[in-house]
Amino acid sequence: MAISGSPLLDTFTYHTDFPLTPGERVVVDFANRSVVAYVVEITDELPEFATKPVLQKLDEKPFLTSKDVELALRISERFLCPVGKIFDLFFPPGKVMNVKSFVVPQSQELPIKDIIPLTAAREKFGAVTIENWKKSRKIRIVHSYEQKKTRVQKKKFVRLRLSIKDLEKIKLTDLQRKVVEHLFSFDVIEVRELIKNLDLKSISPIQTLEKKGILEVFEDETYEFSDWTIAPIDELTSEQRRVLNSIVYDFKGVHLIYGLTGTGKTEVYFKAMEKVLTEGAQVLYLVPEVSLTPQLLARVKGTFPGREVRVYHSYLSKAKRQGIWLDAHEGNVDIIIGTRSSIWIPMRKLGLIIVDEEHDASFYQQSSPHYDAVEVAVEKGKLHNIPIILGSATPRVTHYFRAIEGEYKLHKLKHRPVGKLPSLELIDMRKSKGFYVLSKKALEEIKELLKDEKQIFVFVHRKGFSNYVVCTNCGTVIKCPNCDISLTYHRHGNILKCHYCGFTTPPFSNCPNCGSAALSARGFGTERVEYELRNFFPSVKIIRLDKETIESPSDYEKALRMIEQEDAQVVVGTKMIAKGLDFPKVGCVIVVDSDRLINLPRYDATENAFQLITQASGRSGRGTFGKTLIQSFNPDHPVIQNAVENDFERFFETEIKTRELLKYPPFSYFVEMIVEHVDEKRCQKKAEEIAELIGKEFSEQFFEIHGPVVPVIKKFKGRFRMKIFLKLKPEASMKELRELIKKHSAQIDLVVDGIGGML
Ligand SMILES: Nc1ncnc2c1ncn2[C@@H]1O[C@H](COP(=O)(O)OP(=O)(O)OP(=O)(O)O)[C@@H](O)[C@H]1O
Ligand SMILES: [Zn+2]
Repeated sequence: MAISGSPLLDTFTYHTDFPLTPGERVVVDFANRSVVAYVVEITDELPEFATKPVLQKLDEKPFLTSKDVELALRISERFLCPVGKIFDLFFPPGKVMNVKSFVVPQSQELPIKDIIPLTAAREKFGAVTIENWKKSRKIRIVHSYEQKKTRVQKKKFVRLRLSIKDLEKIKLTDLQRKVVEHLFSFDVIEVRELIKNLDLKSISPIQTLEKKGILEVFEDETYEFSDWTIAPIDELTSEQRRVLNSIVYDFKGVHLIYGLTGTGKTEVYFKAMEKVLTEGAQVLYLVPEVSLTPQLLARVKGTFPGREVRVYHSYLSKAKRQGIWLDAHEGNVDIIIGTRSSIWIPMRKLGLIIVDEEHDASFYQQSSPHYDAVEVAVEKGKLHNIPIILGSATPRVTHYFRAIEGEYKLHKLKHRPVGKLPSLELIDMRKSKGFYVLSKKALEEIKELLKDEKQIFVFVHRKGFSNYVVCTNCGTVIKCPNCDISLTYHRHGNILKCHYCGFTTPPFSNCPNCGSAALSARGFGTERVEYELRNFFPSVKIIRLDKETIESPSDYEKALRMIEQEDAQVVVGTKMIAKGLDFPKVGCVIVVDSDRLINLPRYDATENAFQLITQASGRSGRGTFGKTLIQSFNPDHPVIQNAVENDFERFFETEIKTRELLKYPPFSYFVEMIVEHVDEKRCQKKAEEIAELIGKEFSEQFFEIHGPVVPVIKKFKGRFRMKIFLKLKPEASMKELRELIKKHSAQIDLVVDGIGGML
């Protein structure tokens, strides 16, 4: 059995009187609690130790198959994850099932002989008696679950019923008029949102208007805002057709499409999907972030009218996710567009998995259980014998290496069907005196393009106004009390904020260390860039997209439609605007702070920097022609040079040599062990103990061990951190390592081949 939610690496043995199959969910007693567990393996052999019984089956028929079990085991071995936590991923969050509680008699003298429902027992003997029996251990309470389709929560929407002309004749109060006028600009809006937008004190003006028949309030569980559809293309270019043919000619295994930005990878996926869909199978289309779903959904709807398409991600309500999950499991959905977690949905008729922007670090889960969804997709493909298509303009170094080695099939797209690849220009910021946020050149470029009615994307790595506040007298940097991270100043709200834990505080007027008033805000983020742009271009429509301004997918969709309808001329944003988006009017992309990532102490820092610059720059020139300006304080750095030349292959050549020399993936398994404790000393001691154990017992199996070291972020959410780094030989046994650290598994976080994680 794998125990749900348990951080332990172990599985546990129980006995059963009723038949069970692998993958089934049951209830067992674990550490004196009734918990959910998953059947991993059935055996006739009796172990030498005493076992407890399985208490209950959970589901009438199992949701998981033996292939799912195998997948969970492989992934938990590959990434050193707790098995139970991996099994949990198969299911949507929240209770899919109804809980029922039962009384189990433990003693012969009781008037209860059989298991009976708790409610019935309470009625018959009284709640107090039951409680007493429980305390004296004469009975036990167990829980059973009943699968039930949860009622989907309905949202209330509102729309106008009368035309502007009709409304002119009707007398309205000021408040009512405000509501009506707001509704002119929306077809349909959620009631909740209308109230929020207008800052209404109650729902009553809406109700009055409804009574008068001026507007209509309706409920709908399936209403998606999105009536956004994007028309399909006429036909593939010859280059796209060539790639498509070579994929479907040998339609199995893993295919990697390395296609420069805007070369029409999406359209190739669509054609491959069509083939699978007409055969009656389902398609899973993974994207790294929710932000990419609205535009993609619009394209999928345009290309596959009549198909059942669903979007699955963590912003949906639990009830909604469960509904989609059950439908997908049953095979009632043709296409799922989803983020990382959707890789685990046990879709019954899965025929193809697409992983778009496969390089993206969001595919790696940064919290426990740590796993790489792309790797899960590849394993799933093997187990189900279905093809996997990975695509990116900047493939992961490891994946491109596998493709060159023949493990994956490599396909290349180099030409844009429409528009041109942007011309890239490097701006040496060391020479940009007096303009250290936006260079003079960038400002001039914006001015010119605005005249031509082009749009401009301004990419900034960080959000906020300034990055940190420092005392110029004693050098103290203002830090988060929980995280040992500098606080960022936000002009909006006039606060200092921790981007790791969300802690906020009003700005200090004096240095907490020396009391001096000489505090200075340094560095800059999106908010500052927006502020400067507004100063330079007061009458231009500027919008900002970052986690502060965009809180939900519908915010994001609204912003995207503003861009589409050219209600936004300049768009300032974080990585939200750097990837996947396709707008033909974008004439220039400015990468404001290209250096930010290069020098981070991570093995994949340069890879990350290259990807981000290339992806951001790729938003330009998708209609006719376009430019990209890359501002840099390190213009001679090879990564910046490669990015300016848009030369992934050259970048790969150098990067892979470095990796081989330093024994980083794909030439090793790179394991980070993170030990955390509220007490600094205990944290250090534990880390030393583990490092010593591995050094002694496992040394044959690794190239190098580093640490324990104090990481860049030495404290997070009030807990101290230490790290141990291990580079394992390709033939090293994860199983053995797992055995070795098993008894410490509740105290360490293990990250295998992690990308983009916390420093
Ligand atoms: N054969 C074609 N004929 C006409 N237009 C096409 C064709 N293929 C793609 N396009 C258009 O080219 C644009 C870019 O295509 P797409 O978004 O598929 O590129 P991509 O490779 O996925 O880009 P990125 O990696 O930057 O996300 C889209 O507007 C798409 O409609
Ligand atoms: Zn914090």
